[in-house]
Amino acid sequence: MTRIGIAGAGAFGVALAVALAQAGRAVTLWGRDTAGIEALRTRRESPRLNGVILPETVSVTAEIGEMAACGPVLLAVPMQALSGLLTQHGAALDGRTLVACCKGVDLATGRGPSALIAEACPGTTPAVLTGPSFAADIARGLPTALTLACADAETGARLQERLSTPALRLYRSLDVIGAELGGALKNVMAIASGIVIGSGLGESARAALITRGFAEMQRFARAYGAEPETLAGLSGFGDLVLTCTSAQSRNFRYGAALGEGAYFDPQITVEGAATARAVAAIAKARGIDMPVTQSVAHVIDGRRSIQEAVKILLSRPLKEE
Ligand SMILES: NC(=O)C1=CN([C@@H]2O[C@H](COP(=O)(O)OP(=O)(O)OC[C@H]3O[C@@H](n4cnc5c(N)ncnc54)[C@H](O)[C@@H]3O)[C@@H](O)[C@H]2O)C=CC1
Ligand SMILES: O=C(CO)COP(=O)(O)O
Repeated sequence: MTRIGIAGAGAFGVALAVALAQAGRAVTLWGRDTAGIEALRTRRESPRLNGVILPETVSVTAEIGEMAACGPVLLAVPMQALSGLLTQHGAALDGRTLVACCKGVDLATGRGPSALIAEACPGTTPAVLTGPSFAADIARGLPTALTLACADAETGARLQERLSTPALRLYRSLDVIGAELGGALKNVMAIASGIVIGSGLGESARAALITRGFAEMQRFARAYGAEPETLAGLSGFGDLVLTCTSAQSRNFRYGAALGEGAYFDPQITVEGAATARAVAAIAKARGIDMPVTQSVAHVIDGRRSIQEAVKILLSRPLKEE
C-alpha cells in the first residue's frame, strides 16, 4: 500500500492523519518540534484538537528522512512557513508528489504554494488540497468535500483516489491557480466578515460583504488566469461561505476581535492577515480593484480605523452589479 506522508503536525496535519488512518491508509506524520512530536507519539492526542485520538497505526516522527518512504506528501504548515520548510527540507521532499494544504500568498514573494513548491522541488508536480473543512470536523469523521487540484490529470486522479475516504470526498480539478487563490482570498474575506459582525454592523452588511468580496476574489483570480468555475466551486465560494459565517474559523474570530476591540492570541494561525497584505500590494501594483482586501490590510496594520474603512467602502461610486 502506498504510504501517505504528512509534513506539519498542527491541527490540519493531525486531522488529515486521523481521517486517512481511519480509512485504512498507511500514514506517516512528520513534525519539526521534537518534544511535541514525542508527546504526540506517546499520548496520541494533539493540544490543537481536543478529544481527538490519533490512531496507533499513524507513524509519528521528527525525522524528515522518513518522508522518503511515502508516495504523496501533504504539506500542512502555515503559508508563511512553507518557504522555510522547503528551503530546509526541499531536497528530502523532492521527487515525492507534494500536495500543498496551506491557504495563502507568500508575503515575501507574492507567490502561492504551488509556485514555491515548483521552484524548490523541480522534480515534483505540485498539487493543492483545499476547500471548506475545519480540522475538527475532518478529525471527527464528519462529511467533508474538498478540491484536489493538479495540472497533471493522471497525478490528480491518482491523488483523488488515494486521499478520498468514505467521509472525505475529493473533487478533481486541473486549475491549480484557481484552487489555491480561492483558498487564499477567502481568508481575507473571513477577517472582513468577522470585523463586520464584531463591530455590530449586522448580518445584512455581512451578506453584502461576502457577495462583493466574492466579486473581488473572482477579479483577482481572473487576472492570474484562473477558471471562473473554480472560484465558484468548493475552494472559492464553498470555503468563503464556511469561514465568513462560522466562529470556528480563526480568521473570522480574529476579525471579530478587531471589531470588538478585544485581545486575540498572536500565536494562533490567521492566514488571512499576511495574505491581505500580500494581495493588497499585488493588486495595487497591477491595478486590480480590490477595495475590501485593501481595507482589511489597512485596518490590520492600524493605518485606518474600522469606521474610516467602512466610510470609504460605502462612499465608492455607485455602479452596476
Ligand atoms: N485548521 C483548519 O481547520 C484548517 C487549516 N488549513 C490550512 O492548513 C495550514 C496549517 O494550518 P493548521 O494546521 O491549522 O495550523 P496550526 O497552527 O494548527 O499548525 C501549524 C503547524 O505547522 C508547524 N510549522 C510551522 N512552521 C513550520 C516550519 N517551518 N516547518 C515545519 N513545521 C512548521 C507548527 O509547528 C504547527 O505544528 C494553514 O494554511 C491553514 O489555512 C486548511 C483547512 C483547515
Ligand atoms: O480554512 C479553513 C476552513 O476551510 C480553516 O479556517 P481558519 O483558518 O479561519 O480557521
